[in-house]
Amino acid sequence: MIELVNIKKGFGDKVILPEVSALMETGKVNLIIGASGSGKTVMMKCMVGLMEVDSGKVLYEGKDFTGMEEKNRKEIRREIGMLFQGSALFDSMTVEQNVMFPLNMFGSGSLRDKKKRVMECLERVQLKDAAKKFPAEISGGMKKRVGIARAIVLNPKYLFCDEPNSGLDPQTSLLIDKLIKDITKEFNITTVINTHDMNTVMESGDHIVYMYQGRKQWEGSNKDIIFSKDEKLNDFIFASDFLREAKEIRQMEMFQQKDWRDKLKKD
Ligand SMILES: Nc1ncnc2c1ncn2[C@@H]1O[C@H](COP(=O)(O)OP(=O)(O)OP(=O)(O)O)[C@@H](O)[C@H]1O
Repeated sequence: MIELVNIKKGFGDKVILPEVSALMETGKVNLIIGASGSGKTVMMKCMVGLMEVDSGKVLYEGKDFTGMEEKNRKEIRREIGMLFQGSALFDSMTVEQNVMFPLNMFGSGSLRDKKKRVMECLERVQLKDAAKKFPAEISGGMKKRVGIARAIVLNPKYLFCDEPNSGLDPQTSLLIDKLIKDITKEFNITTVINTHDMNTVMESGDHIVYMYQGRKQWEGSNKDIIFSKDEKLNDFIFASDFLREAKEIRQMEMFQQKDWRDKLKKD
């Protein structure tokens, strides 16, 4: 679990995050969504320590990451896997060498053990056959899968994904979402995704934080979104007539389910 407690961040006179508190839950796909410039990336960078907060705390399992000495931070960083926008693979390395990279940086064990672990991860993302290929020889979706294999090779407790679907077609995007969701559940990872992709929101959003102008405007699950009355959130998610109609249909379907009917009556 990662907890953000009243974090503030600005650059010069410009305040980007006036004060944000949020919880990223264990074993769940936690999404940070919001319009361009709403502060999603800054928030994520503050969480992993790529940016320092001006005030407030980021707690990993209750431990204050923001106030920690560098050597203790390193221990937490070792438990973090990152999937970067555009995959960020090393072009001069094969798929296998790319996935091996974090193991060589941080891992111990023999070369044989490391290779075995790399192959396990490539198998998990169904890319064992591409181990000897170079990034230039594989598709964008495959590159993302290599990025995922590299992000999980050290068995992370936390997985951060920055726009994992950027540049992918809708079908490949869904496959990547499913893979991230499955891995999150399988290894009980606290996954945090920064996304604009509405498919990801509706399919994978166990827990969603909607940012509006640097503030947390709304928080809930993909199911809660269907019945949310928050105007800003609705304008953002259901931006077209088509999506508004799809929402109404889903509302009616969910209303047929007794547990949702009871919950709505309570609200
Ligand atoms: N290093 C920086 N120095 C100054 N301003 C910055 C810096 N990084 C981000 N900002 C500003 O912070 C604001 C929020 O940026 P951020 O990248 O977090 O938005 P975002 O919600 O991730 O947008 P997008 O969806 O387009 O990636 C923007 O106004 C941006 O210009």
